[in-house]
Amino acid sequence: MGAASCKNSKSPEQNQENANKTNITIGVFGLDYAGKTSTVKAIEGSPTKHALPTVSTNTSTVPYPVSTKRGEKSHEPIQIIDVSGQRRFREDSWPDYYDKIHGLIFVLDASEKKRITENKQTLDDLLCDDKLRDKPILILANKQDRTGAIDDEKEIKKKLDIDQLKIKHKIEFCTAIPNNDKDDDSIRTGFSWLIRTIEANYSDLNARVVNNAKGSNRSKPIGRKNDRKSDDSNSEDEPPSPRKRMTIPPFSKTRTDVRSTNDSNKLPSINHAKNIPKSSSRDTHSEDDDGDVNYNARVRARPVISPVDNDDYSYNRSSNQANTTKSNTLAKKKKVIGPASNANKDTSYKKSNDNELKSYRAPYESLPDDDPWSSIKKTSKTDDTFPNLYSKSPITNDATKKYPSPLLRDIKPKSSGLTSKGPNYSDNDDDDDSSSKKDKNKSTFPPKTRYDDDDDSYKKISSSYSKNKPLLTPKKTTLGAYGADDDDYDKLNNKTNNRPFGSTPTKKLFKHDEEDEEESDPFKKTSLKLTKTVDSDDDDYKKKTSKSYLSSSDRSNFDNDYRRTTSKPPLSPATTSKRSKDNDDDDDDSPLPKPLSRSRFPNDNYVSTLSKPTNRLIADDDGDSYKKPSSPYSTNKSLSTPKKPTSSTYGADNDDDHDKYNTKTTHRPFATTPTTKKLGRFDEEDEEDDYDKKKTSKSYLSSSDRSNFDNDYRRTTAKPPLSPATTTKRSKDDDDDDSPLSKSLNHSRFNSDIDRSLPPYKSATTTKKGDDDDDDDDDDDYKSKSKSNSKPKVPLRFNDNDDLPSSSSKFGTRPKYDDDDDDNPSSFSKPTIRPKYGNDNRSSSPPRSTSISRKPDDKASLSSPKMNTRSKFDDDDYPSLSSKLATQSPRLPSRSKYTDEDYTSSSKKNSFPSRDDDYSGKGGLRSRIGNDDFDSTKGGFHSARVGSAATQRFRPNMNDDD
Ligand SMILES: Nc1nc2c(ncn2[C@@H]2O[C@H](COP(=O)(O)OP(=O)(O)OP(=O)(O)O)[C@@H](O)[C@H]2O)c(=O)[nH]1
Ligand SMILES: [Mg+2]
Repeated sequence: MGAASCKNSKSPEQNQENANKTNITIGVFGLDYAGKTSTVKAIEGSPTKHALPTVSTNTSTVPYPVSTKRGEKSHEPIQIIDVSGQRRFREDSWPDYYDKIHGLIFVLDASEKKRITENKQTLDDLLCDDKLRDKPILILANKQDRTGAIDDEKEIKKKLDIDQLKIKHKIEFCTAIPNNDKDDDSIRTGFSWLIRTIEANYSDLNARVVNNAKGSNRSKPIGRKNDRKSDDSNSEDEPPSPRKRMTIPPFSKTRTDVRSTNDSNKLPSINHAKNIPKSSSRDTHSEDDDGDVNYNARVRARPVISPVDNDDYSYNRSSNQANTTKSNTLAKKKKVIGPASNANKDTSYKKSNDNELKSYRAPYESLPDDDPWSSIKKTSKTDDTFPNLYSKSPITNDATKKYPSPLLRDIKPKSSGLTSKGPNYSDNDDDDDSSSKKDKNKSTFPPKTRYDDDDDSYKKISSSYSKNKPLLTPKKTTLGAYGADDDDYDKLNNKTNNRPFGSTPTKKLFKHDEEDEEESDPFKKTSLKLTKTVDSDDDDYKKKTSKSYLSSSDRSNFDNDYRRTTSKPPLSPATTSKRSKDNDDDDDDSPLPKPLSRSRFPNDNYVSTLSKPTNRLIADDDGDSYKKPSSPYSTNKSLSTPKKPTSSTYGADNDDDHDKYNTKTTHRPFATTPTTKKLGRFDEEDEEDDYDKKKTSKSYLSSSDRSNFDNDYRRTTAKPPLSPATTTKRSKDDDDDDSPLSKSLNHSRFNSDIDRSLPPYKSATTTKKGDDDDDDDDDDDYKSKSKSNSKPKVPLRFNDNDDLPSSSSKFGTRPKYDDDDDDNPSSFSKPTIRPKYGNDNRSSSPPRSTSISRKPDDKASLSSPKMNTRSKFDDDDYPSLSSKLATQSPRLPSRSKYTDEDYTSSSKKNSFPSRDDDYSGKGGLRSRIGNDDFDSTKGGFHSARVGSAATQRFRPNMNDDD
């Protein structure tokens, strides 16, 4: 902050004022998922388990108690820049902060040994950067609550290759998230050490910061191999060479200055220079010397600031501006939906700039003159400046709240000591403190998987947030995100699943975001519903859906501010499901399932790094995923009703259909649910259509439902009203793979769909078709559509006519097929399934008609019924078609559907013969299609045409065939 403020200040007065202040800026670095944000929260006095992945950076300010030389008490605002640990940010964004910070914190996940090398490399890059040279660094080996976490200082040093590190540093072993079983002072201890160390060298450090602020040089990006430089001070004098590569705008004053300014206003300014000499802090530093006495001496003897380092780097603001533009451009390029750049800017900025102290933040009491640090404890109570902080704390109930601010804890002489006081380095002040922290056993967090979160605490927090609505403020938002997220998620998932996104935001959406709430609510319900309804078998599905859904929404709504701008509809579950998959690009390194959390961020990185405070990226994928789901909704109008989403969800899934197709085996999570809902809805739609609802049976509705809903978004288009036959049973049938007939009918309906979606099949079909095959699916579809519309009545007929001789009598056989159709007199009932498979299309192929004619033999019983069917469908589906069509249409459906085994009985038999004789070519089709029904159909058809008056009455056009 100091840097930023200085940079911005133009008037001498301001400069003077700033000069009198001790504005310290700390950068928090580390790999993604290391716990940086969690650590910052802990420092702020509001630890949380639900930190969300950071996009770009989060900037917060913590009041730190200081005492001036005069004995004045004051709170010094310490700005903490929490950056995203994702690789992209490491490479592109981190360097922008190097010259703005007085010291840094490096957080690593000590439990994730697989990334230790990556940590080492990253740390190495930091330590080697000129801009960070000699800046004190606090290394936090986080996640000590997890089993397997490295808790030995020597080990960690060895692995990080910092045994010989001469830069002033301190290693602390900590648990950043709330730990019910024990208090972890290590973060406070470490932070306190860091601040004191900075203070001890403030003049030099700040000079560097200020000077660097004048001309922004770009450091080598993290992640690109830098040769570790020796600590040799000589290098200081060499100005870093500016890099030409694109940079993300360094954190601009707009973002930070305001805050700092405000903070400084609120907090009494301190003439830090006066404080520096303070023995106490010095003493503290001296402790550090354990390992590196010489180093300290050297540092003191030699100004940290390099004279050359100063200004004039002609690389600068103009370039910064250009960079800014670029970053915006990048943001636009990203798949981010909506005006990412602007949104980013505005929202993120807004949040990040929240100058006001958060209610949850604990105030720091000014310290006694003699020992400000230790005194904190005494004065820890609210300061006038922050009267309400405690009362407002959203996390009041949390055990962690006991310590409103980390610093307060710090007071405890030498708090616990996870900190490693390394021989070399470790500090000093805290040495006393070292209390063994590591009772991992006690830890609340059993060695969960990476993603596991404890929900309990979470809930508390979230709830508190929601009530307090801290989110309104920028920081709040962040917190809110943390807190809120998981709650919903957990509920949905019953806490069972691993939560890659751990921090998942779910709740926020609903609770915090009012805007989103409206949208999300219905979905929320839906999602919940889904989870419940879905078959247990589909656990995966549930997980994906629920999680993804929530997370995505969360992200969209909260984290990604800019994204939110877009009218992104609440994500459909289907969409969300992908989320998990998407993991980010960045995390290649991460051993774990990238879960996720990271995965989200990939794209976002470019989007405004700076602007956004917290962003959780929604992975690009998300955007994509959204699309799919959205379409279905739009078309289906599912959105209007809560359920819709659900149905849409189902529909969206291709798998769904597939499931149906394969039904027999798999559990069909969707089977039940969708149907019902759909029906209802469907009815309404149908009403609009010409169909006579009254007459239409339930089945009809259901079928339609499917066509509209189940069938993926593809069908987005207003699917022509399903042919009655088809529709009839659909609802019931979905599962009924067995019933041959009904299915066949269904085809007619779906053919159109299929054709669209599945071109390949078409070709095959068409090819096979003989002369007769006019039926190209395309045609059929077209026809069918037209028909469906034009001839709505047909279904009615059948419905009414269940008694029809042909169907009833003949269908004696049917019963077999019609499992579901009991209600439906005719086999027609089963409608649906085929459409997707495209196989159906073929069925429509006309050739059969021919075959039929040839083989009237086919079992009369079967044939007749089929005939009926056909007649029905022919008329309905293919009204326009000539006799050919009439014959053909019926068959197709049946085949595609029946392809399988189930109805081996009559249909198959019939089919085989027919193949040999007539349809050799077609037989191929059949075989593919697997529909034996075909033959029978023909026969049936034929006979029907020929003999059954009843049939004909349904099929006026049949004559042509003859
Ligand atoms: N068990 C355990 N989990 C932790 C600890 N610290 C953080 N976490 C969890 O680790 C995950 C990542 O934490 P964050 O604070 O978001 O990590 P980060 O370093 O900020 O990650 P990025 O912002 O993506 O760079 C979250 O789910 C935290 O709840 C810890 O000490 N113990
Ligand atoms: Mg973070």
